[in-house]
Amino acid sequence: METLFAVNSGDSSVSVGPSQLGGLGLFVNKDTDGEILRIGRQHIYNIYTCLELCKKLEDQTEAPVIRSLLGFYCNGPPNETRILTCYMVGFEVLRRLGKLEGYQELQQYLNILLRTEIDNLWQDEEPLLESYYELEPGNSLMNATLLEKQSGEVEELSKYISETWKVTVEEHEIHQLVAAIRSRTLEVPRKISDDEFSVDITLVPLLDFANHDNAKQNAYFDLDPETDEVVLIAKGLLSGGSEVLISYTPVEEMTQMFVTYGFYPRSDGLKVVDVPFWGYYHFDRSEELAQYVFQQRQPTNLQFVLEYADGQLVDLFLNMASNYSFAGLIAMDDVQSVMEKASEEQIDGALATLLGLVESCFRERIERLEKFAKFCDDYEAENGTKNIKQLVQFQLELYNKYLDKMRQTAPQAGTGSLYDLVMIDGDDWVEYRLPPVYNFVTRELARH
Ligand SMILES: C[S@@+](CC[C@H](N)C(=O)[O-])C[C@H]1O[C@@H](n2cnc3c(N)ncnc32)[C@H](O)[C@@H]1O
Repeated sequence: METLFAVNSGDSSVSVGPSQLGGLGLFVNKDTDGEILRIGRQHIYNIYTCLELCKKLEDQTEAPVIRSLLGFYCNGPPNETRILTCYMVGFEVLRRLGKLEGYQELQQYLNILLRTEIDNLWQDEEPLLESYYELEPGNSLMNATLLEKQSGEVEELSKYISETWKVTVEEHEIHQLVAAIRSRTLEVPRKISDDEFSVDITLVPLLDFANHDNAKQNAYFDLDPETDEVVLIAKGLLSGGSEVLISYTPVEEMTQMFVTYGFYPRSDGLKVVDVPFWGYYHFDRSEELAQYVFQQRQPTNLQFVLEYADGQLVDLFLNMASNYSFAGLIAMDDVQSVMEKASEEQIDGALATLLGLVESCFRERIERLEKFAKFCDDYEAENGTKNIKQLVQFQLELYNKYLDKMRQTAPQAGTGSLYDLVMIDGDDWVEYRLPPVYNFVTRELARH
């Protein structure tokens, strides 16, 4: 642990300890105002510092570890997180080959990565994820995890390592590294010129013990362009013993948060979730309408804004700003002319129809998900904790909340009640909007 704290070149004192949010967190030991931590470039890991470290290591192995692994694992489109993962797996191989003597700090950091617990889907077995996929095929974020698992690349990587260097890095250890790196990386600014910055996907030891809470955020990180150090700064006075809380992302997309970090944030405030709809809910004319949505390049997902208070989902809205996927319910002409010609009554009518369709869709999904939740319980009883249950519980909560709100507001065309549930534009809620996620990745998934 001492090596871990030595990365801080500032004079403040911090500690790492159990957090009420679960797992470990970062705490200030004394009242702190302003700077909390200052971490130099030589202690952080991004693709540039890893390359420098790699050169220093002077690996004389017949098949140089990092270079060979980069060729094997990173031969697709460039992806910073993947390259970083490859470096870390490579450093672990070098450690197991006894070539990391004298690199205590890196060794300790690898231990942290290998021990971090992340309750996301990387830890769940494929058959369980596949069963979920059968129920809810359109969740592209969840499907991306399944696709990665199904690709067998981690198995191949583990095999390649043992055949090439005769050391073992087991599949579950590589999964662990992948998940830990994704959950711990930060986007750290890098100065390119006097007024230009880029961001690097970076692991910042010690600072990466800071947990996320958008409502109680009391600190933020930045780059000191003069010294190239990453600094963690308190937003106000933090009293001794308090936990440092940062924001991993200003707008929390719930599925993304779960897939990347293994938890659903429940702090007070607004959050967002994308729900697959067009092409994933089958009703009369659904194929024709889904085709229309696809041709008109409209989102196949519906985006909801969620309001949380005291850890509970208390309200929700369907955010239809710039989403004209419902235009096909008015006419099958191109979206722009439909929207130009449509009367207010027609638009309201189509939105009311959409709300009704979503209601039936959610009813159907609740029934299926409740059965799946029971299946997960039985599976869990035999095989240990399964994180996908978090996803199922969240979806049940979301769908049930929607049905409650439909009951309460009874939205009808021609009355204001419609807009108690649907947002179109010009409202604060609408700011909580992310680019819609398109789900076509699903089409490539193998079904078993
Ligand atoms: C950058 S690490 C923070 C340190 C981590 N808690 C640990 O024990 O090493 C990110 C991980 O912390 C956890 N975490 C962060 N904020 C959280 C929150 N608000 N609620 C629950 N877990 C949180 C999640 O497991 C996430 O993947």
